[in-house]
Amino acid sequence: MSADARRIVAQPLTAAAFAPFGTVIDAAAVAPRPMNAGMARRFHDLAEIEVVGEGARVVIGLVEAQPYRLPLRLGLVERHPLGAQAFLPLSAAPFLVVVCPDEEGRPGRPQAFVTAPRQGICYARNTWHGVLTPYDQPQDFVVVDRGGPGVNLEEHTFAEPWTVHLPGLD
Ligand SMILES: NC(=O)N[C@@H](O)C(=O)O
Ligand code: NI
Repeated sequence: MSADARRIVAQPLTAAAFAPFGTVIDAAAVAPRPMNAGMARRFHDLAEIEVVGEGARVVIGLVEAQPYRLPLRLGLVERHPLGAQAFLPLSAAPFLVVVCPDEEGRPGRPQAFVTAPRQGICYARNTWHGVLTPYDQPQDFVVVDRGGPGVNLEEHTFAEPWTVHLPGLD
């Protein structure tokens, strides 16, 4: 396959386009609910974290991620068979999200998205995805995923890498 055929151009992240792979976490998608006597408002139930297996727990962590150079060389994707995984950015910078359909246990052609400011994502359980990919600047995230016993990571290394580009940039 030619280099051009292995070129993926990221598209703006939308709930509909991401639906086969998980959920877009976006406060703009719901009407906020007042709470604490009106002193706060809650954007409720933005995503669910499915976890499976004996002793499975939902855990919250913090990530300090370094930026990747673009175009991204995508040589590996991974998935988590025992649980969903959500990343919520703690800054307004967009980040790159790469997912692949599953084709008989192997990842198919990657699809790439660029988040809108403060949008997060929740990969559905067992969804092929690239690792967390900020660009331009370091970015901190909240991560919510599965804790507990069992192997919750499957990796796939592509025989040939893909290159992931931002729209309009080479
Ligand atoms: N390993 C880890 O916590 N992060 C990856 O799963 C990822 O999707 O970035
Ligand atoms: Ni992951």
